[in-house]
Amino acid sequence: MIQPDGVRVKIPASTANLGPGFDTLGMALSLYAWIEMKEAEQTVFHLYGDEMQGIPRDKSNLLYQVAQQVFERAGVQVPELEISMYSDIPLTRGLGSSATAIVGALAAANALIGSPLSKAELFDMATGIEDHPDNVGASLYGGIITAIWDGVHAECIRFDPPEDLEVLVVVPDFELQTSEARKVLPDYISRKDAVYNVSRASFLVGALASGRMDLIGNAMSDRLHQPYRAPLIPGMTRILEEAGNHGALGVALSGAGPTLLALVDRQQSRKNELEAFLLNTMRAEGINASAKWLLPDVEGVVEISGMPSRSFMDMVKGK
Ligand SMILES: Nc1ncnc2c1ncn2[C@@H]1O[C@H](COP(=O)(O)OP(=O)(O)O)[C@@H](O)[C@H]1O
Ligand SMILES: N[C@@H](CCOP(=O)(O)O)C(=O)O
Repeated sequence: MIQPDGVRVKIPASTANLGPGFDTLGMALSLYAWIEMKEAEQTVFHLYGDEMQGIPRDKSNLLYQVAQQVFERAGVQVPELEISMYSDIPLTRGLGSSATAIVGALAAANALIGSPLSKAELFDMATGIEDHPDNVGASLYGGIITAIWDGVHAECIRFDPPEDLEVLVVVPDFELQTSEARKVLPDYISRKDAVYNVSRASFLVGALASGRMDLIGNAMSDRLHQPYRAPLIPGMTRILEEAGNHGALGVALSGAGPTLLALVDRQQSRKNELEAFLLNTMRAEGINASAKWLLPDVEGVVEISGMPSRSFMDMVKGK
């Protein structure tokens, strides 16, 4: 029942909220991590790449802990594991690295023992661990997801992003833990602000699902989390206010930040201008940042089969 050669999965990064859809909307992105998981005599980790620095290499590691939850739920014992991971996803920057690790560990552990758990069960487990469904739903299902979570079960509707949608992310060179960026949020907001957000989030889903990219701009504003998080990210307020004048369809904080995200029509020609505006605005505030042009990922987590003879890193380099 346990796959003798182990299993390999590829998991996309994600951006959560898309402005008004706090803890609800997510989109998978073409930036990836890879995990290999095998049964072993003794637990060992091989963590590759700059983004894996500082990640624990013992049984306290999130990947190991999450895998054990799968085995427990399935009633199977696999106490010792050999786990390899490589990631291009920056840690603690608002691109869902923790969700990627959780979804990757759930999918790999489930595949290792013959896939007894359904995707819906993995989604419930992932949301329980992460505590909000937006990033994990996007990394699990790909595309754009709109999700609900009642504390036990998560449900989502997934749809394909508009065909010409392209995504610019500007990643500042400082970290912001999601837990810290949640502490600054108020427990209560006014009815006026609640209506503001419900209307924008609903409108944004409608615009994205029906391919109306011209309507995205007005729909991406938010009063639930971004105004409270803006003081943590120098340059953010100006970028949110002015990116539309430089070719962005819409702009938002990516997840809990500090990364900023602009949605762009792939057919338009002001990409250099937009990238320069975002980078220069941050630089003027003393923040170095790097820009990445990404596409939505539409597959979500996938198992890579049929290559046990290739080394893990050869597989990653072959992408
Ligand atoms: N591959 C991994 N293995 C173990 N822990 C990880 C891994 N990737 C991320 N994490 C954990 O998730 C944290 C980052 O999560 P978070 O603050 O939510 O930021 P984000 O998910 O936006 O990158 C890291 O500090 C680390 O504790
Ligand atoms: N809805 C969450 C999303 C956190 O995303 P991350 O990528 O920053 O972990 C929030 O806004 O707190």
